[in-house]
Order: sequence, then C-alpha cells, then structure tokens
Amino acid sequence: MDSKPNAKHGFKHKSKASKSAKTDAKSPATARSAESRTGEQRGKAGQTSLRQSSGGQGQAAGRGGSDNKRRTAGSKPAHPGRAAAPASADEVKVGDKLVVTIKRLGINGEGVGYYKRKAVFIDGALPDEVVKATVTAAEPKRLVARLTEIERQSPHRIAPPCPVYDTCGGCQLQHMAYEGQLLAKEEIVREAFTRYARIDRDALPLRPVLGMEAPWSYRNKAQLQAGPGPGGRLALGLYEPGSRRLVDITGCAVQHPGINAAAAKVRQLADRLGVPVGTGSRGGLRTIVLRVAPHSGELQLTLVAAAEQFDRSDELVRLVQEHIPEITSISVNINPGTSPLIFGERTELLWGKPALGVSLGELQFDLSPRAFFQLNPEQTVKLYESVKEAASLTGRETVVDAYCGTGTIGLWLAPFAKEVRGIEIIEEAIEDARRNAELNGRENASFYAGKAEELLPRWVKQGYRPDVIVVDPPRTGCDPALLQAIVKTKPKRMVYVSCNPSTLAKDCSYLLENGFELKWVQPVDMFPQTSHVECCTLLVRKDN
Ligand SMILES: C[S@@+](CC[C@H](N)C(=O)[O-])C[C@H]1O[C@@H](n2cnc3c(N)ncnc32)[C@H](O)[C@@H]1O
Repeated sequence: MDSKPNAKHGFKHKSKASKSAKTDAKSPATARSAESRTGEQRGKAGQTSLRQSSGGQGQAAGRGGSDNKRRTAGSKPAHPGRAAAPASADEVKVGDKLVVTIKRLGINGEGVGYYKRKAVFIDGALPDEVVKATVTAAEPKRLVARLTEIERQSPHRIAPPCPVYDTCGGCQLQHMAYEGQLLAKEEIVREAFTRYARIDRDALPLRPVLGMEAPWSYRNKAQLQAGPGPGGRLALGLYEPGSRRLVDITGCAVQHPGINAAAAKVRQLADRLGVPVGTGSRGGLRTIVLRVAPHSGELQLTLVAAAEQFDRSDELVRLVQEHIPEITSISVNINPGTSPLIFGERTELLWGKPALGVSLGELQFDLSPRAFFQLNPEQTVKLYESVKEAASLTGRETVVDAYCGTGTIGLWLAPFAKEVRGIEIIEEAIEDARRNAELNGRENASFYAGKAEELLPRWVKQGYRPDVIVVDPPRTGCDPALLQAIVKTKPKRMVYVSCNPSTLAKDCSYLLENGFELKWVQPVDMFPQTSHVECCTLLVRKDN
C-alpha cells in the first residue's frame, strides 16, 4: 500500500492524499511549515507533507464505516493484510487494528468514532474521516487507539502552519481549517447537552459559534519554561504533553507578535549573559511570563526564579531595559517548589511600573504580574456582550457575579444594573477587582472574598434575593451547594458562563429539573486552534 507516516500523530496516508500533498506544497502555510523544520523534524518531511494535504477523499472513501459493520468473528479480513476484527467491542485488546469512521471531536480534540457501539478516541483524526487505528487502551467503557492511516480524508484537513505543532501540545486543531473547527466545536457543545442534559439534538437552542476573523496571534500572555537547550543555549517553551521534555518555541502562531519578539530578545540577552536555569534552591531562571497590552503594545515581564536571587539577574534586568523598550515593568517571582505551578508566593518589582494597564472595551484594568485576565481580549468582548444580552438589564436589577476573578464581568454589567456583588475565592483577585471598580468609577459594584457556595446561601438567609445570577466557574463546574442556593433564590435570569461543555450540561440538567428553562446557548471561540470552547448560557425561571 502506498502510504506514508505522519509526524504528530505518527499515521500513514493513502497515495491519493500524497498527491494532493504535492499540490498543496505550493501553499504559503505548507512552504512555511516545511522550511521551518529542522533536524529530526526535517528528516520527517514526508510525514509532514501528508498532513498538509487538504480536500479530496482517499481511494477507500466510504469503505471504512461499512467495513466495521460487515465484519464478524471468523470472517475473512476485508482487505489483504488487514487483521480480522474482534467480534465484539468487549473482545478488543491492546494492539488490535480497527477501521473507524470518525463522527465528531472529543473534548480534548481527539477524533471520536464507534467500534460496535463502543466509543473509540483517536488523536489526530477528524470528523467524517475513515481511519485505521491500533488500540492502545481497552477500557470497559471506551477504547483509545493510535491513528495509523487515513483511508478517507476530511475536506477540513490542512497543513498546520506551526513548526512545533507536532510536539508542543499547546494547540490541538491546527490540522483543521478554521471553518471546520467552529463546526466541530458546535458539535462538542451539542453532544454534551445531548449526553448530560438529555436534550434532543434538534431541540437544543444552540447558536452558531462566535469565531474570529483572523484566528491567530490572539494570546496576550505567554508562560515560557526555561531549560538547557542544544549546545548549552537557553531553551524557552512548553513541555511536551505528559512529559518534562521542553519544546523550544522560537515563535508561536497564536501568540501576540509583540510577545514573540520580546521573548526572542530576552532569550538572546539571557544567553549572552549565561543566565543559569533550573529548579531547586540552587537553581536559576524557571519561567518567563510576558503579558502584552494590545492597545498600547506595552509589555510586562515576570522572571520566575527558583531561588531568591539568580546569578546575573541584575545584568539581565539592565539589558532588558536597554534593548526592549516595550517592556515597562519587570518583576521577579520566587518559586522554589517542584510542583508544576508557575508562580510562587512572593513577587517583587525589580524595575518600572507595578502593573500593566490594559483596556477591554471601555474598561481599564491595572494588572499586577499574577492577576488573572482573559487571554483573548477580542473574543472576551464578544463573550461579555453575550452575558450582557442574557442579563437583559434595565438599571433596576441586583446582580451576583459568582466566581468573578478580577471582577471583569461584574464591571461590564455594572453600568446597566442597580447593584453588582462579585464573589471570588482568591483574596488577591478581590483586591484587584476592588481597584478595578475604583479605576472605572463603578460605585455600584462591590466584591467579596469567599466561596460562592458559602456566601450566596448566607446572603439568601439574610433575605437577599438577586434578580440575575451570573456564574463563571472553573472547569469542574458549580459546587452543588451553590446550585441548590440558586434554585432556592429563584433569580429571574441565570447566566452560566463555562469553559467546559460537559460540566455546563450536567449543571444545566440539575437546573432544568428544578424550575429553570434553557433559552439559548452561545458558544464563543476564545481559543482558536485548540479544542477549547467557551459558552454563555441563558436560563430563566419557568414561573417568571
Ligand atoms: C473561569 S474563572 C472566572 C474569571 C472571571 N469571571 C473572568 O471572566 O475573568 C473562575 C474563577 O473562579 C474562582 N473560584 C474557584 N472556586 C471558587 C469558589 N468555590 N468560589 C468562588 N470562586 C471560586 C477562581 O479563582 C477563578 O478566578
């Protein structure tokens, strides 16, 4: 069979796809990808070209799915050299080879198909593709398999433009055209509500995903790990997923260009000085964190160090001031621990402004080095506008912003409400939220440190009845005690912002069983090229 292996997912492709790869090699994305490959990656050029092919269907188009259905134990393999398929999904074992038709993307961006009604997760496969895959884990409820060959290719398959896409792990969907990504994300949300809230696919009031015009260069913050690179030079990048192998990143396609340029210069300066790197009490530079204010181009640099003072840090700070005028604030954060957490407890300003001034719509925020702020400002405005639409404020409502972070949603809504109360577990974020309220003259917004599941019930006991409750919990979803309090409180409207469709759907299921009605779900693509999807959901009381 004329097929070649692919780099990231290590799969092969049928000959027809290889032909289309040749055609596509003229595209700028392909040329960039091929040119920027080095060393080991360059040696895999053939593998890469296969992932660069787009459109068209392989010679075996339409065969894989029906093959699965046709095979039974003891029947002849459907293709010479193809192993007989296991009779039932429960008989499947590690090493078995399957042919699977991919139905959708999973929450982590893997292709999901079914083998005799059991879900098979195949990294790198796209919806509508027919693929061959080798089973790597056979679990009671699902199979995991490694993609070995694409028999029928998705029309959305494209060449990933990033040279380190194969190893970096930051993005999961660069091999899919953006239009396809948006459709797949819509499907991820639909699937979650069907599965966890038992809402019929066609009955779900799901709006199309709000995407970006230009889905690249959107990230306003980079956290780059420092480590020893080839030839004793400094490597700055991300760890390969599930490992401590550092992928040196010299330019990231989803990162703001100002950050890429500054990171390259910091690397050069640190290299020139021979700044030590590594963890432990005798260690040096661990991570550099760069944040940009897109409207002004100003940058904030935080050097995360393992020890109190790392060797050559004074000179590094002086050279950064001299050579990177866009950097207006330099701090050091001390993190002697060995956990994967980026920041330690103590941060000290070394030079410049203590905070970076950023704007979001009409609001201004002063961000200290560790303050949380949404990573995609353009899409954040769309998300917050959806929240505003859902809240439908007239100026007379009391609003709770639960899980408020630095208070951004509450401050966005405050001009249209009578009163906003934000709740957040991290005290430092609450201090930021209060400062931000002052900075923007939002006198009707107040912020409280504590657990949402404890504070809201306490307020309700005291007779407080908010008209609108907004929640924006972490990926794990809302605490059950908070959901119970919300049901008891009976707000007119509830706006649920979520970065995890599964927990969103599970929590909605509880709310729908307890007096709420689902009005609409608006997905927003906050992280193009990744499998993440954010949703803003409106629920109203049925008895309103
Ligand atoms: C997804 S972030 C929301 C950020 C904010 N709404 C925004 O748009 O910038 C979730 C926030 O919930 C906070 N959090 C986690 N558990 C909490 C709890 N039990 N009660 C209150 N806040 C919590 C986290 O610290 C984090 O700031």
